[in-house]
Amino acid sequence: MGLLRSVVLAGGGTGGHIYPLLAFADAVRRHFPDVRITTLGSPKGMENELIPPAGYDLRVIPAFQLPRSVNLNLLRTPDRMYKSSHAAGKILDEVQADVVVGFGGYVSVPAYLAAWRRELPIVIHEVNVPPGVANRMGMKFTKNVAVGFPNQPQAAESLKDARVVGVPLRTALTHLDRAALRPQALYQFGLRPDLPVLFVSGGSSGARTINLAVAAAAKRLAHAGIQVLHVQGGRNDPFEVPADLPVPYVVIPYLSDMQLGYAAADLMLCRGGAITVAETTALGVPAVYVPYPHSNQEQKRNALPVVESGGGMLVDNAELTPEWIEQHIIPLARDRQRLAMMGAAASRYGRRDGDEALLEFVLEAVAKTR
Ligand SMILES: CC(=O)N[C@H]1[C@@H](OP(=O)(O)OP(=O)(O)OC[C@H]2O[C@@H](n3ccc(=O)[nH]c3=O)[C@H](O)[C@@H]2O)O[C@H](CO)[C@@H](O)[C@@H]1O
Repeated sequence: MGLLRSVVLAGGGTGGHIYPLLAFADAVRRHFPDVRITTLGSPKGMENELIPPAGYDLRVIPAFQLPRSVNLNLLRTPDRMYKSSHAAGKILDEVQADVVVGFGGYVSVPAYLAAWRRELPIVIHEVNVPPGVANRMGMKFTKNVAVGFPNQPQAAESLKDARVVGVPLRTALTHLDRAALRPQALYQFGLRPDLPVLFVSGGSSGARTINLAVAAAAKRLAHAGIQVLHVQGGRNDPFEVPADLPVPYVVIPYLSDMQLGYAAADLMLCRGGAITVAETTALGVPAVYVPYPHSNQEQKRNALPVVESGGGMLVDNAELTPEWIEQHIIPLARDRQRLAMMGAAASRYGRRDGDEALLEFVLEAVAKTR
């Protein structure tokens, strides 16, 4: 492809920024195997655990903290921001970048700034409402903004002209046939094929409230014949589960092969992180969403359209108790017909082609600047 020789992808912090970046990198590699792909990350983010094993070049640039609001004066202060954007710029020059694609997270800001100084095209991919601080800063430098969900352009003024492309998802997920993989997934986790499986995940960092509430409901779930596959989350404290349960309750610290979890699941209990919502809906997994309460209603906004279209349920963090689980999750997990209807509704909302649609948008942005 003549237009594109080298792309730089910036994004970091939690899985929510990194997995879409990786899925997009895979799409670039699939279509343009000769294009150089470089990723920019921060020293302590999960990118250090997730990007190198995926086989991509990760360059780490000095970290700095952004304020919670967008403040352009920050970009003029010649201290840590200057150091970070100088480091980003050196990498852009070294790899002769044609375009910078940013997925959010603090590390994106110096990349946007360095690209703007070099008059390189910048593309921003945003999945949240309101958009994250880093991407809002990036929007000062480019109009090439893509979003993950159809409700975003109406929900935020800064996204009103954005292109809806969906969320790039890992190919292990976009190619997933849940029913076909289910026997292998159940076998691998030591789960029984004759009982429903509740798949619990609090997002890439885990969710303490969810972990403790489900663990406290372990006996009630087991006695109702519901198996639990519980992913603790990368940066969360361990919790206790009774040892003598009559049906399996499997705890996993972190699941790299999420396709196995989704294949095993009859029902999911999760936070409302944007990528999680993109995945449950793309795969038609019925879910009970427990939005993270301290993120500006962002996660509630992610889950609400799915719930309104019949693809899931919503419960406040403070209401998720063992009693609530007994009253609402146990009957739902045993109701195959209702689960099937919810799963079908979820998949009508979801899409699997976000990686391809974002690539098309990036190619248009590059072509426009030539
Ligand atoms: C508390 C917080 O601020 N969370 C934000 C963060 O969530 P977080 O980083 O948790 O991101 P998401 O819930 O959107 O996505 C989690 C990703 O991690 C993967 N995964 C998770 C657990 C596991 O064991 N293995 C695994 O691979 C999931 O498959 C998914 O791809 O980024 C999202 C996207 O910007 C935001 O919408 C969330 O509000």
